[in-house]
Amino acid sequence: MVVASPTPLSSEKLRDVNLPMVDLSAERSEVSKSVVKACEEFGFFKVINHGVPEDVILNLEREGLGFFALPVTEKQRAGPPNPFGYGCKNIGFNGDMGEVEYLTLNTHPLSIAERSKTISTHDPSKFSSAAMAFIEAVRELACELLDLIAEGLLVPDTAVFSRLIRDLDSDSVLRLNHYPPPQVDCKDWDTSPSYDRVKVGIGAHSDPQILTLLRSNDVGGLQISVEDGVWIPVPSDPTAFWVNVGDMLQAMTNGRFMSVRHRALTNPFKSRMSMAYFGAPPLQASISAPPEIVRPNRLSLYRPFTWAEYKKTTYSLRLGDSRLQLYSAGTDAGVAS
Ligand SMILES: C=C1C[C@]23C[C@@]1(O)CC[C@H]2[C@@]12CC[C@H](O)[C@@](C)(C(=O)O1)[C@H]2[C@@H]3C(=O)O
Ligand SMILES: O=C(O)CCC(=O)C(=O)O
Ligand SMILES: [Fe+2]
Repeated sequence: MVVASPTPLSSEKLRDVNLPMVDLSAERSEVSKSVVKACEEFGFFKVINHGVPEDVILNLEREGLGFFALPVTEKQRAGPPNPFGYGCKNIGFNGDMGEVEYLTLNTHPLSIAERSKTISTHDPSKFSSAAMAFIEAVRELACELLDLIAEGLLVPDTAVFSRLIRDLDSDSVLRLNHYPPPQVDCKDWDTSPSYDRVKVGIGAHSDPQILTLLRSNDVGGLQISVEDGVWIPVPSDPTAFWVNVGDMLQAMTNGRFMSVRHRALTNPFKSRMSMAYFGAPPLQASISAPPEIVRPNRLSLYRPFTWAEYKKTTYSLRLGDSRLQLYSAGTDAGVAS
């Protein structure tokens, strides 16, 4: 069903779709088939019975909410985002803006420990241990999903994808996003319809890494798009993780999976916080599809490249720009400088 958009983004349509759900407690070969199907059809799915302990999630949520509740001047000690650290409204380096404040962290334990000193001056170890426990548990989940994907794609080396994010030099990222409800002038409370108070938190984009695992509190706002101009709202479920195919997994499956475009809107009344783990390869890792995926009768869609090259291109572009097409076979683009 397509309905007129009740958001301020008026030329767009909203569509209610049952998004794929994967139950990790089901039989393994069934799970791997359903993960592959979801990645092919949507590049997006929900995981339940994921095995990440609830207390690990709630501890980081509490630390995150505590940080975002601090006075601005204290939060700014953890910024500006270079690209790691605290940021507010400015996203990236090329003029993108949104109604969001965030903490972006490299997941390496030393980096978390250093950054935590600027996030919590009175007890940095509390923040760093909550962040590390979350990172370790969610990385395990991401590895499990990547192994299931390799199995479902009949790739004999089933660790071919997960090895990249298990690597100690993996360039993975943890990000906490906080979307406060937009401030409405008291005099406008009675007259401004609530949909006027829905703002774009993070605009349309795909995630550049391999796989993103995202958990949010019980407030909706995430939307995905599999068709231009049509947005599918993602219902909130704080007990689940939502999983996105990133650009690197699109490249490593030779375009069989699509990295999904998505965005986050603010809620008119309630504050939303999401916690996302972006599983990425080491900087020097070479990105190409395993030969079993590039079947003999299909050509490679992308030329081989390193994650470092791709990341440099990503940061030279705007949030919503398509980047992977610059790496199509037969082009020597991605040469952003
Ligand atoms: C505008 C930008 C912000 C971003 C880097 C970029 O140049 C384009 C991709 C953006 C993104 C989207 C997913 C993640 O939130 C993120 C941390 C990432 O790796 O790529 C952000 C980048 C960012 O905010 O630093
Ligand atoms: O907060 C969300 O639901 C989406 C966040 C997101 O897309 C991102 O941080 O890349
Ligand atoms: Fe994203």
